[in-house]
Amino acid sequence: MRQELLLTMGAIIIIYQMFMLGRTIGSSLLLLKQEGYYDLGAVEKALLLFKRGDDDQKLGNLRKDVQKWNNILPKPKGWEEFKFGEIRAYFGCHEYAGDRTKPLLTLKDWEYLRSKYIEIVDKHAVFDDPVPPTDGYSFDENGPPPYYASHGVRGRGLFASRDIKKGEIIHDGERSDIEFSGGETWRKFIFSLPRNRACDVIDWSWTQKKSGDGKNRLLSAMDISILLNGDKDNNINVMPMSSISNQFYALRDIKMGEELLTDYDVYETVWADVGL
Ligand SMILES: C[S@@+](CC[C@H](N)C(=O)[O-])C[C@H]1O[C@@H](n2cnc3c(N)ncnc32)[C@H](O)[C@@H]1O
Repeated sequence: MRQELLLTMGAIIIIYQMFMLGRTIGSSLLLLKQEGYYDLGAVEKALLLFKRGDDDQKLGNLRKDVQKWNNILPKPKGWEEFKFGEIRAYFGCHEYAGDRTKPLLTLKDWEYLRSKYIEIVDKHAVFDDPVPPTDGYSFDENGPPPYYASHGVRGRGLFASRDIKKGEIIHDGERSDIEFSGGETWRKFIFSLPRNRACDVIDWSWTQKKSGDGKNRLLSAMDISILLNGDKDNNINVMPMSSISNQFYALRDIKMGEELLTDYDVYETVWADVGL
């Protein structure tokens, strides 16, 4: 009788422990999903799941760990008012920008960036282009634009995937650029990202008018088209049709494998116009 009672109690304890473990794993998995488990390896994820409990404080620790492992910096005091230069300095992007060995973004990286854009910037944004961001976007009926992303002397950049004729349109930002309603949303987005991605988007943002007398817009892109490097004079081989256009054409014949280079000064970047 006593033995049966002990067995029953043992079984109840085991079931209870399994229930608690299930809850812990469930809530931790949910939190990992919310926080973006992005860069975490399987071992880190497993460690996070099993080292933590399920009360608020422990979940708070889990959140900190995920942010640390994801390299998401804590928001500094007064971040809501930070200007462009202050944000760039806070993330230490100068050093990152100078690294010409930065890896190309994987499909998972682009998907993470896009999911954060939907979460923070525009809940109705849809990224359903059949062309993957690692190839660009649907440029025309043949698929992606005539370039691919790779590394060159300027670091990550775009290279002609075939011979291109002078005058050909090679990129249409109307099909791939994304817009931020203003500096406030952009700031929230940047501060939600891991450091490297934050520095990427800081480097990948610009302001531009879309009509002659229009206001300056805050733009970026979330596919390889954003890797177009800038240069000067004779090196420039692609240009926008005008300072208010997002369509780029070839200034001269370009050979397959040549890096595509534009003149960044075509668009006047005025961060103050967009609240930065
Ligand atoms: C739109 S991004 C171009 C893609 C960039 N190379 C990357 O890896 O993310 C603009 C940034 O690229 C870098 N860049 C652009 N043109 C460059 C050049 N000619 N030489 C070195 N870096 C360049 C600068 O850091 C610039 O802020």
